[in-house]
Order: sequence, then structure tokens, then C-alpha cells
Amino acid sequence: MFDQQEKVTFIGGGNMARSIIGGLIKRGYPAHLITVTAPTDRTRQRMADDFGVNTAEDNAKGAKEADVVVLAVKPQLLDIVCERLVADMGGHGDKLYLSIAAGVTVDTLQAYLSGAPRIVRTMPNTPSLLGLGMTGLYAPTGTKQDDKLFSQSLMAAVGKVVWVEEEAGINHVIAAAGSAPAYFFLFMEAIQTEAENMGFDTETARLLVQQTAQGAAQMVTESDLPISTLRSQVTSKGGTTAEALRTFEEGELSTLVAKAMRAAVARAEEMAKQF
Ligand SMILES: NC(=O)c1ccc[n+]([C@@H]2O[C@H](COP(=O)([O-])OP(=O)(O)OC[C@H]3O[C@@H](n4cnc5c(N)ncnc54)[C@H](O)[C@@H]3O)[C@@H](O)[C@H]2O)c1
Ligand code: PRO
Repeated sequence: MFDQQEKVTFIGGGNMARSIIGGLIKRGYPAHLITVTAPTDRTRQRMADDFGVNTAEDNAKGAKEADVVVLAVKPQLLDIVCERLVADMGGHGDKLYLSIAAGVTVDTLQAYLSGAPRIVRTMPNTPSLLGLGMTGLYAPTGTKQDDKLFSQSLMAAVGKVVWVEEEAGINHVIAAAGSAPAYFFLFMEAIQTEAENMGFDTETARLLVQQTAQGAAQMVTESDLPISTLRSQVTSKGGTTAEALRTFEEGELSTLVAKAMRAAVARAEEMAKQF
């Protein structure tokens, strides 16, 4: 599965790092090649207990021996974390730096990392934990093929991958995939709430929504038909679904979704200017 087995250090052990590491371990990436750094004992302990990976409190200590460093802290902390990392390691060490941060460009990362030449941006999502992630990747012109291949194989181990040609494409991946699990969760929460209002207990309401969402997603995955055809197969003329869909149309759901996706892109662009 993994042609190259590099030593990988994750700087930060939060939600997204956890999803990727969990997915990697599940797919057989050797735990002894993975290190996670985090400032809190609790995070480090959970990572060690749950996945058997190495941990370090000190970022530079954790990254020094690594071939690949995954930058997995919040975007607003990246400057301080990277600058300190490079200072403590005595340079960028010519490592491959893989950023998962939203809204921080390669140019900015390079400035934070004292001119590090090997940087790849990725935009994953949390279903990576289950091996069902969707990741976008961007490598600036001049990136070595080996670095592209390793970045791709790491993220492909936890789901599907797409490359974007232009860096701006990463923001579009954020809108369509990185942030998108939250859109589906919101929709599912709304269905569950209304099912409870209709009298189902919480457990049953959740079962109704989770099984239906999983079934619908699986149908989209396994069918060659356009999604709109799958929708129309549910929609009997003059029936119940047509009434529900008409209500969504009256509320301009599609326009609202487009607006939400544009807002995610706009925020990523704003962050790129801010950092
Ligand atoms: N959560 C997502 O769905 C998602 C998806 C795609 C990309 N991302 C990106 O992933 C990055 C992390 O997001 P998250 O949701 O996992 O956040 P998070 O808050 O869950 O995790 C951040 C982690 O960084 C650690 N940390 C804080 N200061 C640190 C330091 N000085 N050194 C080392 N570690 C430190 C924290 O302990 C925390 O565990 C962000 O840049 C975000 O844009 C997140
Ligand atoms: N979570 C991060 C955010 O909300 C990036 C995509 C998903 O900014």
C-alpha cells in the first residue's frame, strides 16, 4: 500500500490530525514512523493510547528526525509555530512540509519556514478517520515528483484525492469538501430534530437519519446515474417528496448552498490576506 515509508511528524494533534493518523494506522502505516507533537499531556496520551504513535511535547524534538512534517495547527498559530520550529531545529532541514491549514498560502508558509523549498498544501476532511476522506492537493511549480507522490500516497491512504493546478483551487476544495461534512451534519441534525418533534425518541430519530444518509451516499457512490436522477426516482408525481422538495425550492435551498460555499471561499481568501 505504501511504497515509501517515511518518518512523519504531525505538529498538532487536534481533530484533523487525529482523523488522518487514525486512517493511516487503520491502513497499516507503521505507528513507529509517526510522531505527534502537542502542548497538552492529555492530547499526547490519547494519541499514544489510541494509535500507538510516538509523541513529543517539543515540536522541534518531534520534527528533527522526520522526513515529512505535517503542519496541523490552527492557521492563526502557524507563523509562531513554524518560526519557532525552524529556529529550534537550526533551519528548515530540507524536509517535506505538508500543510493542512486553510487559508495559508505556499508563499506565506515559505516565509514562515525560512524559505523551505519543499512545501505541499493539502485540504483534507474529517471522514479521513474512516478511510473515507476527500483531500485536495496543491504543489507549486518545481515540486519534485517524489514529494508529490509521497503526499498523494499519504492522503490516498485515508480516502480519495484530487490535485488542483492553481493554488486558488484549494479554497474551492475547502468549500466543496473540507468544510462540507459540516453541511451534511447540519442537514442531518435538522432532520433528527424534526423527527424527534414528531415523536420519535432520540435513538430512533438518529437511526432514521443516519441510515438514510448512508444509503443515499452509497447510492451516489455505486450508481453511474446523475444525482438528479436518483432524486427523481424518489419523487413520485403528486406525492410526498414533491411537496418536501417544493418547500426547499421555495426557500431557495440551492441558492443558499451556493452562497454558503462562496462564503467559505471568501473566508479562505480573507485568511490568506490576514496571515
Ligand atoms: N477540522 C477540519 O475539519 C479540518 C479540515 C481541513 C483542514 N483543517 C485544518 O487543520 C488544522 C487544524 O485544525 P483542527 O480542526 O484539527 O484544529 P484543532 O484545534 O482540533 O487542533 C489543533 C491542535 O494544535 C495543537 N496545538 C496548539 N498549539 C500548538 C503548538 N504550539 N504546537 C503544537 N501543537 C499545538 C492543539 O493542541 C490542537 O490539538 C487547521 O489549520 C485547519 O485549517 C481542519
Ligand atoms: N475546517 C477548517 C475551518 O473550518 C478548514 C476546513 C474545515 O476553517
